[in-house]
Amino acid sequence: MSTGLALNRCSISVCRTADTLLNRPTVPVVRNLKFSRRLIGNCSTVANPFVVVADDDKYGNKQVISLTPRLYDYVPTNVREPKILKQLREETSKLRGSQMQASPDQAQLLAMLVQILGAERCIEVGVYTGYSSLAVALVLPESGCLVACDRDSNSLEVAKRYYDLAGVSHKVNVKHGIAAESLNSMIQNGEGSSYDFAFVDADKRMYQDYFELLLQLVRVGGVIVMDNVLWHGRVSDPMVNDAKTISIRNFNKKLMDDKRVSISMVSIGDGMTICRKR
Ligand SMILES: C[S@@+](CC[C@H](N)C(=O)[O-])C[C@H]1O[C@@H](n2cnc3c(N)ncnc32)[C@H](O)[C@@H]1O
Repeated sequence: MSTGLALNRCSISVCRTADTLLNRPTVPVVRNLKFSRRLIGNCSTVANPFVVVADDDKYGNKQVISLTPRLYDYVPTNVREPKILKQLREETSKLRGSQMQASPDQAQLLAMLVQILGAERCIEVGVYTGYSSLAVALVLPESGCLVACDRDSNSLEVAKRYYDLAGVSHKVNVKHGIAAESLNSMIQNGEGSSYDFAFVDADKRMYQDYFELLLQLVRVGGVIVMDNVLWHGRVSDPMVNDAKTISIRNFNKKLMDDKRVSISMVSIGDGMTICRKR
């Protein structure tokens, strides 16, 4: 799958054993970490399969946590997931595309950012059945509003049912259609610089476009969170060059020099970058 496969044999074997026992596909996180190369030929490190060591000498012997399936299963046990979100997650798990929904720890981080910001006006690009948008709507004040954009009407029906069940429908403005068109029309309507928070979790080939549009809609000091910035580890693998990977890789690279925002890439879920408009 990636060059990471060749880098970290010790960790891989540990991972595979756990995955085999749990009867599920191998989790790619460990295999894709550049930080893993020091493990080659040092199988004593298998004694602690949760830790990998920086490959690049610039980082010294910096140790970072790698998420094995067991450790990953531990994370959600430390998330305070509201009952209604759990119900939605479990219902969605039976649907096609369920792997797309945000994880409980990611949704909790989004809700926390909204609360820290004191956000009232939010946007989500890529709603699916509504897990992350509901997490945000639940913490918005009664006067708050979330514009929820998605092109898939079937998924949106599930989302709307859950907004109703959770009693937050009055805070959510669902926009069914191509997200870039919805965002453009919001700009045309004079809504520029009026939003506090945005979350992007849709078409990966459109990341730069979504970012440019949202940068117009979000106020100075507002936050844009971009999901899937690690793209299952593919971004760090020079052998992977499909359109989505290239788009995210280019987006990440360009963001490094983008003086319009301050940034923080967080390796939660499939990677999220938090961008604060300057
Ligand atoms: C990864 S899922 C979103 C998951 C959601 N944030 C959650 O936590 O459940 C991506 C969604 O983006 C939507 N999408 C993809 N491309 C789109 C586009 N160009 N315009 C609008 N929606 C789009 C898909 O229909 C899909 O529901």
